Amino acid sequence: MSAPAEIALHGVSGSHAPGRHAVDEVSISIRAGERLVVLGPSGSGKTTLLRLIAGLHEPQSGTVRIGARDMAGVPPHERDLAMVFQSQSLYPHLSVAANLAFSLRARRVPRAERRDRVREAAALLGLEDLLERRPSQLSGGERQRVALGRAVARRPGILLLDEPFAGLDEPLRVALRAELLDLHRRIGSTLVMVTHDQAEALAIGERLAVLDRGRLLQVGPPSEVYARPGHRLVASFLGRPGMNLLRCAVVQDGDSLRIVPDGTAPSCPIVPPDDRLPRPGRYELGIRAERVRILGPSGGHTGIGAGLILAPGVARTVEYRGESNLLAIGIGLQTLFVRVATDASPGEGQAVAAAFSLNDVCWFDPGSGLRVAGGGGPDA
Ligand SMILES: Nc1ncnc2c1ncn2[C@@H]1O[C@H](COP(=O)(O)OP(=O)(O)OP(=O)(O)O)[C@@H](O)[C@H]1O
Repeated sequence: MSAPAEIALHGVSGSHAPGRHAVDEVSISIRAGERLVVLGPSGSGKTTLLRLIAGLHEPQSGTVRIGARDMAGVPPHERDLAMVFQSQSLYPHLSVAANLAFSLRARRVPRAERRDRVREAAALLGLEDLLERRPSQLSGGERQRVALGRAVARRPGILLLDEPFAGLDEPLRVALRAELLDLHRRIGSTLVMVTHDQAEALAIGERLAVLDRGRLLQVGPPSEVYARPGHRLVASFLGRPGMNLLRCAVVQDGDSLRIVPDGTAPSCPIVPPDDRLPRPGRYELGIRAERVRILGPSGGHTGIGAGLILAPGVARTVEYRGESNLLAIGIGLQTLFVRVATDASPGEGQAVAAAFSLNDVCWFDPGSGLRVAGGGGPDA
């Protein structure tokens, strides 16, 4: 196995058509042996980013470095990486063993070493009993394993995976996700993976990189990106449902501040300085659905502590989700999604009060979309 390599992108832009960057000034350092998952809406530039790293696409500007080497002008086959594409097809006329050996043969790896590497990749991916079969005699999951095995047989320092489990059903994806983690532990390559599947991203990524329209909005450990999104687009993209974003005002009231979601009564006064609060002004208040409590019919909630925001509203819809109910609470003209236990759920049309702690709130600037406070304080 080659040693895992560090990947460093500095101000990298890539275009498919003049006047529009599919990847726009992206800078990121991926540590040797790290698992980085790239997430973002469709068309945000995820595949283009992988292709720029692989050398299948030349950057318009910026530099791609692998290890100590600048990759400008270095063709893909000299980059010590292997890429597994979305729904990758195998060579249908070749056996699994020949598919695993194909790129080694093309690289003129000697026959004895080829045999060793195929055996090793087959063992890593549990393909030993399938080596003589043709792709048409494999299940979808087995085919994906062969595609991964083919990449692993190359013993690359870097593995680039673009939706490697696309098109497979949920139980199989979950099983392959665990296998991929195990495989990574054993081979140690730097792994960069693109996926649409958030559960997969949260489970596999040591860090997530979130793209939107070619721009890199945030990079960080999954728990941090989830709890402290740096941008409103990250907040609403990540999570099912995405983070609630309520338009609101923070207003001065004597010596204290009050939070007033549009269309509701002001919250309890909060005495500054409190670094959980931004300065008076207009904001989008971000709160996760599972961080909101329902207090029953609105009104009369005395004794609620400072730092708790209370928003009276009406349960518009109640969606049964198996492990919980998802309520859509109408707050003025806005909607707040709230996750509640099925046995503690109000019915549709019932007046309720939604309560949440200032500790769980992120504040976004409505103009720039950036998080300016909350979620543990402003970004450094
Ligand atoms: N070969 C191409 N020619 C022209 N435009 C392209 C080409 N490939 C991609 N694009 C455009 O570049 C942008 C980024 O595409 P890319 O495939 O990198 O996005 P993505 O995030 O991987 O999308 P998806 O999740 O849908 O696969 C999109 O606007 C896409 O339409």
